[in-house]
Amino acid sequence: MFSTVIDANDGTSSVDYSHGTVTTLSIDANTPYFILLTLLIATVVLGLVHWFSKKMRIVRMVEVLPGPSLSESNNAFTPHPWLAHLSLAVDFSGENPIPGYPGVARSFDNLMQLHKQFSQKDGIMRLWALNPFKLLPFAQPLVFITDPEMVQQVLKDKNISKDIIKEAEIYGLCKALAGDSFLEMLEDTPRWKHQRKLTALGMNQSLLERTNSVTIKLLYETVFPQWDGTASAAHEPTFTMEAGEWCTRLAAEILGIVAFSRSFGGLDSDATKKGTKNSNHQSLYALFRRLQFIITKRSERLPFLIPFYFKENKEFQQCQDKLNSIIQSILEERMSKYNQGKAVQCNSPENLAQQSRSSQLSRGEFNDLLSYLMMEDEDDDRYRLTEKELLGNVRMFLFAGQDTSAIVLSQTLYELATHQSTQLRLQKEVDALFAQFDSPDHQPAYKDIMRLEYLDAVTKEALRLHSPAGVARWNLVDIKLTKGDHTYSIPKGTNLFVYPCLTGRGDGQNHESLDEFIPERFLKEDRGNQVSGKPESCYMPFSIGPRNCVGHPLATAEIKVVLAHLVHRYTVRKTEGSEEPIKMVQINIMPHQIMLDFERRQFSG
Ligand code: HEM
Repeated sequence: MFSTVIDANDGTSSVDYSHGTVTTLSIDANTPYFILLTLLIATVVLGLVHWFSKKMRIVRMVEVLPGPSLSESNNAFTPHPWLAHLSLAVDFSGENPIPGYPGVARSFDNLMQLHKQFSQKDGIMRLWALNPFKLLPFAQPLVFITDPEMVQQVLKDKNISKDIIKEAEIYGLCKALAGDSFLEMLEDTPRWKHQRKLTALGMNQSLLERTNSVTIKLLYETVFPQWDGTASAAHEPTFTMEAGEWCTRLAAEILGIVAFSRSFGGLDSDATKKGTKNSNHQSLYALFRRLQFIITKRSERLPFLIPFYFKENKEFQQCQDKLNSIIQSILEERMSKYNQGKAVQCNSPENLAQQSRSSQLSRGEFNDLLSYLMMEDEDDDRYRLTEKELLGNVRMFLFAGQDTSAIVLSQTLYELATHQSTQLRLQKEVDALFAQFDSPDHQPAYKDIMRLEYLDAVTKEALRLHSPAGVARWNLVDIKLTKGDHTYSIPKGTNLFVYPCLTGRGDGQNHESLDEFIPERFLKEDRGNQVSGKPESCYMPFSIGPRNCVGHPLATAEIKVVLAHLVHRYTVRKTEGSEEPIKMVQINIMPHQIMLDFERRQFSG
C-alpha cells in the first residue's frame, strides 16, 4: 500500500509506504515511469505470492484434519464447492423449512450429523466457511474441537492456551448485542481480570438467596396467576404455551432484579420474544429483543447488502442508542444514591471509621451484582470502573445471562415432558421438600433447593445435552493438540470452536447412551446400574479455564429454583402434534419453539 507523489517543480517523486519505512526516490524528469510501475507491480505480485503461500499452507494443514470434503459433490453439506459448507446455515433444498425462517437451514441437525460422522470419533473436525471463488485460499478454516482432553489443552493448559486468544471473528457478531465495549472485554488485560474478580465476588451466597426469593415472588405473583388465568378462561385444566417465550421473559426479569435491582419489563403484558417494531420502547427487555430480532434478520442476508436496508439500519441504531441511554440512567441513578449515602456518612465520623467505603457505601441497600461492579477501592483509584466499563458490563450481562438460562430451562421442561418417569421422580423429591412449607409466604430457602439431589442430576443432564453457548478462540501460533497417540497440527490463525453440548455427548465409545437424557448418570447410587458413560469428564456446559462462565452460580440457582416450583405446581406434557424442537445455531444454539401443555396438579397450594 503506497502512493506516489510527483513534485511539479523539480520532477522528484516520493513513494510513501504507509506501513514500515518511508523511502524516497529522486528521479529526473526523463526517468521512465515504467521503473516506478515495475516496482509497484513487483511489490504487489510479491505481496500476493506471500499471501497465497501463507493461505495454501493453512489449507494443506487444515485439509488433513477429519471433515467433509469440498470436492465430493454428492456430499449433503456441499451443494456446490463454491459455497464451502455454507449449507450448514442456508437451506438450499427448501424441502423442510423452519416455520417463519425461510432459507435458514436446520443448522444444529446438520452440525450433529457432521459431528457423528467425524468429530465424535476423532475429537476434532474441520469445516470451511464461504468459498466464493472455488479457491480454497479464500475460505476460512473452522476447526471444531470436541474431545475433552483436547478442549482442556485449548482452554486450560497454560503451555498451549497462552498462545490462544478469545478473539475469533465470530465475536464480532456478538458486538451488535453486547455493545461496542464487548470486544475490549475479550482481551486478557489487567482491567478485564479486575472486572471479572468483581463479578465473581458478586456471585456470592447472598446473591443466590436473593435469586431464590426474587424468583419465588415473580412466579407466585405474576407468572402462575397469569397461567392459571389462561386455563380458567378456557375452562380447561390444561393450557398450552410456547415455553421458550415464557422462559426468556422470566429469565430476563430475574436477571434485571437480581443483578441490577431493576425490572427489565420481561413480564410486562406486551413483552414478546421478537420485540415489537417500535423504537419508543421503555423497557430494556423490549429493546434487547428487538435488537436480537433485527440481528437474526441480518444474518439471513448477504453481508454487503446490509448497508442498503436503510429503514432497518435506522431502527437498529435507534434501539442501540435507547438501550445505552436506559442503562446510563440506571447507572446515574445508582451513582447519585451512593453519593447521597457518602454525604450522610461523611457527617458521621464513627460511621466512616467503622467500615471501608467499598463494603459500606457501594453495596449498601442494594447488594446486587451492579453494587459489586461499582465497588471502590479507597486506596487505589485505578481500579474504579469507568462509566464505559460499567455500561459494557451491564450489556455483557444482558447478552450472556438471559437467553442462555432461558434456553436450558425450556429444554429441560421439554425433556421432562418427554420423560414422564423422570418428571414423576423429580416431583416426588420436590413434593417431599415442599410438604414442610405450607404457604406462598413460607417457601424453601436457596440452601434447601440446593440439597435436592435428583433436581441437581436433572439440571446437570439438561446442561450436558443442551448447553447453548459456544466458545470461540483464535490461535496466534501453530499449535499441536494430542488425543491419546494422535497429534493434530493446527495452523496459526484458525477459528477454533468448542461446543460444550457436543463435547458432552461423549467420545464415540458410549455415544449411544450419552445422547439420551438420563439424569441418573449423575447420581452416585445409580451409576453403573442402568447407565453407562462417564459424564463428568466431558461435562463442561459453562466452559473451563480462566474464561469460563463467571455467571454459572446464578444460572444454576435460577434454573433449579424455577424447575422445583414449576414441577411442584404443574405436570408438563408434550403438546399433541407438536414437532420436536428445532435447534438453530445462532449466537447461542436456540430452539425455534417448544410447545408444551401445563396441567395444574390437584393437591398443591
Ligand atoms: C445456563 C446458562 C449459561 C450458560 C450455559 C453459560 C455458558 C457460558 C460459556 C460457555 C461461556 C464461555 C464463553 C467463551 O469462553 O467464549 C460463558 C461466559 C460468560 N458468561 Fe455465561 N452462561 C450461562 C449463564 C450466564 C449468566 C446468568 C451470566 C451472568 C449474569 C453469565 C455471564 C457470563 C460472562 C460475563 C461470561 C464471560 C466470562 C469471561 O470472558 O471472563 N452467563 N458463559
